[in-house]
Amino acid sequence: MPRLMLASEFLPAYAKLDPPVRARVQSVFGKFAEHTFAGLHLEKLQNARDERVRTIRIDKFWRGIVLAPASGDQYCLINVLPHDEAIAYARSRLFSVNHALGVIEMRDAEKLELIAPALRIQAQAAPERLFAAFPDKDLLRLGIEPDLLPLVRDITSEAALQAVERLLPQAQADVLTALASGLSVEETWAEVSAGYAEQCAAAESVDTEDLGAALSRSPSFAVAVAGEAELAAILDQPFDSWRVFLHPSQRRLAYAASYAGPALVTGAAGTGKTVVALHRAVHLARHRPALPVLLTTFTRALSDNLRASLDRLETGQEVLATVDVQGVDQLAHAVFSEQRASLGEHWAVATDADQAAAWQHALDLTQAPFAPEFLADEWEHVVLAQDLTTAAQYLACSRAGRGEALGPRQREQVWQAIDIAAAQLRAANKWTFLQIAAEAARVQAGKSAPRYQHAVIDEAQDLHPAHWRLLRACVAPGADDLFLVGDPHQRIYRNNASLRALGIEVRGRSRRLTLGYRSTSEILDFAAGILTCRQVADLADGQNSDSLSGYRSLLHGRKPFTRAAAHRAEELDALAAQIKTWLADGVPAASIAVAARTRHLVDEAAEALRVHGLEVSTIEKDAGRQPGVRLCTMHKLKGLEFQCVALVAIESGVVPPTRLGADAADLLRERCLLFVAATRARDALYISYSGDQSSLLPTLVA
Ligand SMILES: Nc1ncnc2c1ncn2[C@@H]1O[C@H](COP(=O)(O)OP(=O)(O)OP(=O)(O)O)[C@@H](O)[C@H]1O
Repeated sequence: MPRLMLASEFLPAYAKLDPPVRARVQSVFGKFAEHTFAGLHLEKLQNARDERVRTIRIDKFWRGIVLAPASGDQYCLINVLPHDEAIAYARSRLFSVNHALGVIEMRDAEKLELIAPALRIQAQAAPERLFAAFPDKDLLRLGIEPDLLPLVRDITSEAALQAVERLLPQAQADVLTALASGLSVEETWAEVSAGYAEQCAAAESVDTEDLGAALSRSPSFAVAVAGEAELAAILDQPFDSWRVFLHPSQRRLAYAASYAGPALVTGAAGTGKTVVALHRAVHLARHRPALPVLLTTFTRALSDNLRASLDRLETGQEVLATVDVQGVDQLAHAVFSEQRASLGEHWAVATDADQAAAWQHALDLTQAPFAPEFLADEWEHVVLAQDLTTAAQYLACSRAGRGEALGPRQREQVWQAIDIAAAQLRAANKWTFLQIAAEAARVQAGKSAPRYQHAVIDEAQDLHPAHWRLLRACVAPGADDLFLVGDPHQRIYRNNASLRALGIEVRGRSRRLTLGYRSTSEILDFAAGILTCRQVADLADGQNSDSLSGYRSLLHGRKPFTRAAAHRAEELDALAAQIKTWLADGVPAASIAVAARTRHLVDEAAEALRVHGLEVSTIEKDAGRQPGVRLCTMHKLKGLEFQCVALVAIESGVVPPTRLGADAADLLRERCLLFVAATRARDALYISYSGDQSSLLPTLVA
């Protein structure tokens, strides 16, 4: 039976084509899918590294590259390129079956041969080699192919590894990166082989000459396409290759048969955590659970994005109907309002003005020597976080991480003020979002039946303990109950929750993703520099530190650009000029974001850009739905991504704001915020400031 397969390389190439060429590609390969090859001619190449590679005419300018394994009637579409490039590509590629993992591998044999002498010269002059500690037998056991060993031996540094990584087959690059990041041979095997678990199991009986069989064992490399309709469904959304192709490390997490309890996936910005969460939700929903699957995240706007991505990933209505996508506060609101309705109570959300009035009332009555902001923070991050309901509990509680210590007398005063403010809101039946979450958790915990079978939770690092209590109460403890994804380096609110302290134990079921898919290496290196040497508390227990080790990207582009200005007007003129350049380069306005630390600065930038004749849309005000360049605060950038990002007013006194003082936790949060903002950029990052640059910016090496 002839079989059509589509390689992961193919979609990004197809995405770049003009619509008429795409239509032609679809029609040519549609014939493969339907096994009607009449009139199609697969051409063999002279001097090809691999004689199983063919090319096919798409039109006068474009050619497809097809792998045709000797065995069976099987074709794998590898790429589509302009004529000369296609011929050069086809000639240079070599396919093989990894002897240890059983997966198909492709390498750019020509480029590797070209780079080898340079590596050799570098190695001869270098005092050390990166993999000197590992004997050949270990490297071979891990899947490094014998003919690549000499090249591997000549890699002297992580920078050199980064330079060749893109040219190497994925599994071998994964092995070398794992070893370079400090893992032992055994740990590397455990890490990499787990990603290729199905393949390894089958590999025992594998024939390294049988490319066709290896293709079927390599879902990260190529997928089988059942017919013309399926081909069209994949090609219809060529930019979303994450729908079809996952890195082995992502696939194994998303499609693990079962986790014995809560599972945690961490990874720095852009490593595909949300992608993994979406696939996991679909995987769980496909097993027809008795109750729905909850897919949730920090805000409503982010859950709207999740819904849209889920609709792109899954087409089965039954599966989609099984996944309930809601922001965590929406969920809290739903549980809480159901309960209030059953009691016949009318209630309202406490506005900012209601809350300010309550704090003022409390301070008037108690004359406590505290600012309303301090009391509000103490209420949210100590009292509601620990679910404290009595003065005695508050007097005895831990306030770790809250900065200045409070003596017993001060604690009494604080409790009294909080008690009065809360009573005032209660009397008016007004509730803050966190109170709603805390109450919803209590209500749900008191119910005999869970609300969901499974919960998949994105942006886990920013949820408040009250949210966690609610989520815990919504799903009965057991296999596949909670699947969490998050990044402690992106913790930008004060919600420092230790999952263990909340009764959510992920020990043995916690994994980290390291390969960045969004930003270029240049942007990642810059962003990582913002956090260099800073320890962030991990999610599992809030104690150990999480690290960025191994965080990398295979994409390359321009270095981030920082621009100094004498004053704001000059800075914003330069911003407008930069945006016009991006637009002139063909970047759509909606793929450009401008962000600043405060709403006021965002408004100022928006006004300046309008004066320069640019269309702008403020994410906060009109949800970024209007045409034009997107503008928002740095906080609102969380979870989003854009082709080009400009961060303005990244200067002393603004980032971090002077009011923060020297509190280490506050300053770390500011660094995380800048890290989040910088890592929203896919291709270009532009940073400007007026006066002195922010002390949090890393130095750019020219
Ligand atoms: N396997 C994949 N193939 C292609 N693209 C991918 C893959 N995984 C992730 N991506 C792309 O990388 C980008 C980042 O993915 P995603 O938003 O899931 O990362 P994240 O770790 O949740 O990021 P952040 O923490 O910064 O919000 C997205 O554009 C996504 O489509």
